Amino acid sequence: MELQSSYPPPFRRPSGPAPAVAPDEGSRTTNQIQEQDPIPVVDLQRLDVEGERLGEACRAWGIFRVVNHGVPLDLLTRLRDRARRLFSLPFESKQALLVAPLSYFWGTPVLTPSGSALLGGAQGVNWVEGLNVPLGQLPLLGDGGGGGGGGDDDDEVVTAVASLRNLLQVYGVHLARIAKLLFRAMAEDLRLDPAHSKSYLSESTGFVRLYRYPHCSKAGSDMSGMEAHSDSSVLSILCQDEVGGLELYKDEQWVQVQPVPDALIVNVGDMLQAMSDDEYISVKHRVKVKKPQDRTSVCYFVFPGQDSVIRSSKYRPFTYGDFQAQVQQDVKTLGFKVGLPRFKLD
Ligand SMILES: O=C(O)CCC(=O)C(=O)O
Ligand SMILES: [Fe+2]
Repeated sequence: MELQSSYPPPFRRPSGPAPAVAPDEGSRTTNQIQEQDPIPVVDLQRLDVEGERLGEACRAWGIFRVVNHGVPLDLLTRLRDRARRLFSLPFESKQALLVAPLSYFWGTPVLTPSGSALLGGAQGVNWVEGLNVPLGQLPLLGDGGGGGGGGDDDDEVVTAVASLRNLLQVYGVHLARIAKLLFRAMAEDLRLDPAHSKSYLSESTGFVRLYRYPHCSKAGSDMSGMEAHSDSSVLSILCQDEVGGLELYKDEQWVQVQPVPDALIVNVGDMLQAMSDDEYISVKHRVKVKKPQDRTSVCYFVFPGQDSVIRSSKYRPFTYGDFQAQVQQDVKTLGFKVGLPRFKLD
């Protein structure tokens, strides 16, 4: 398969020889990475005694690594491999076949509720393509995949979707379990009223985004794979490959999040920041494309229940639906998300 034909047209390399790829790029060892990286680590099997550590990580960083999470390493590896395989299929087949309940997008991660890409105008094209998968709708993806079949490439898309669906079914159950465990410990740390907080995390809202960040062949390039943003979720949980590129903003500088093979990255989203009365930080982060390889990541997002009203002393009461509608309107009219400040009390 000629990889170039799998990229959205603006991401394709002008014809000519492929640039040389340094063989050891992105292959530092886990130990070296862990020594260099200041991101807090939370052990999921010790949450009962690490609750305080978890709270500290959410207050000071808004992001942490989770280890001993119980997701087999092999599942993480296979999931990224399948995502890679799907993205390497021809662009036109992906566009034609990755249809509802899936949505295929590129150039922006912002989608309308119906799944079409929402390009705001003020921001340029993000060097990314993705697939949005609502986990609750996985059973609708029969063995026929996300669309009808035609030629060989189409059959390959259908097969790739079916095998992804099977992995995502298992992965989704693991991630819902992890989100629930973490949220329970966070709600305790924040002393949230259980009568309110029980609807603050609804597993049925979970969805997964698969991303490919195509490498950029221009030497010394520094493309924006994803603009700086905070997530609108309660929690987001990321599984990334070994290429790297995720950065978070802390103390007025960008900090690189090094890839660690068997750890997941969790970040606090806007909903949790509001629930916590701004004690926890919905961390600003972005993705940079600097390496000569494509990067693949799989991100899980989970939200409050549809009718759950978030109550806090800093914001007027709102539902996630209110928040999402405001974000969509701001992206359309201003070109960017304003987010929580829209709901802040004076
Ligand atoms: O791909 C990544 O590392 C991050 C993705 C992300 O920040 C998002 O989808 O909100
Ligand atoms: Fe994000």
